Amino acid sequence: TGSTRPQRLLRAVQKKATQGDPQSVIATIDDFCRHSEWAMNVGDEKGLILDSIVSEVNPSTALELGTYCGYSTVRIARLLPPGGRCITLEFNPAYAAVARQVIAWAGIQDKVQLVEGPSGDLIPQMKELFGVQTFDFVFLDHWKDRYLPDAKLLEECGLLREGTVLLADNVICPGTPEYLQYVRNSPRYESRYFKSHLEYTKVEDGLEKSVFLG
Ligand SMILES: CCCNc1ncnc2c1ncn2[C@@H]1O[C@H](/C=C/CNC(=O)c2cc(-c3ccc(F)cc3)cc(O)c2O)[C@H](C)[C@H]1O
Ligand SMILES: [Mg+2]
Repeated sequence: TGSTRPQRLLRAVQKKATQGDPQSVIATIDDFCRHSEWAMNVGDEKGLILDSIVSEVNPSTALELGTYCGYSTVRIARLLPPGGRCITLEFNPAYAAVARQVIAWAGIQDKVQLVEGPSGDLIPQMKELFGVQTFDFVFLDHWKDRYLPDAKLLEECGLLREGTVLLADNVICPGTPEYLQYVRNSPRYESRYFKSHLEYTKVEDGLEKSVFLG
């Protein structure tokens, strides 16, 4: 029973990154993925776009769908204002366990609530479980065929407000055609594509920023 890639990524963080320094955790993961083992983190190029949009929104309450190893959780949480928090959902316990340790190593665990379970079950419980009124920012990076149903579920649960920003990874590669068609054609969203590349490669990918209009 060998180690998994997420476990090897965590070992690299604990070996090479400075504890309590989110930037060094991010840099260590990017170096690991570029030079040792590719992993499906949003990465450094798309990560800069993520950073700029998170900084612009300056969210008090952010939601992330699909924690995986916690790379984008660290990117988002390190930019939150005082009192801001990021709720991140991960249904695979092994990935959640790795992500908790990555987030702790970065020293930003007080800004993060990692919840284990499927988004479809957890989103309807956000208000009662976490006292969430509405989200200011949502990062979609889980199974690509779940972006659309979960965006609709967030609407139905009253968790979006006028101005909430949805940011979706991988709208080109692997692609999320139904989600894209919806946010680009719905009168309830103002949508814009940020062209970039698939993490650590030259393959085209991009992020779609969609503002909920209420
Ligand atoms: C019903 C469950 C839904 N609810 C859920 N609720 C909670 N957690 C959920 C849910 N659905 C999934 N998750 C978790 O989120 C993570 C899943 C992440 C998925 N990401 C990709 O598939 C991807 C692929 C490539 C890629 C590109 C090119 C290639 F050649 C290969 C790969 C690149 C990328 O940037 C990518 O993000 C994690 C693994 C998984 O346990
Ligand atoms: Mg992704």
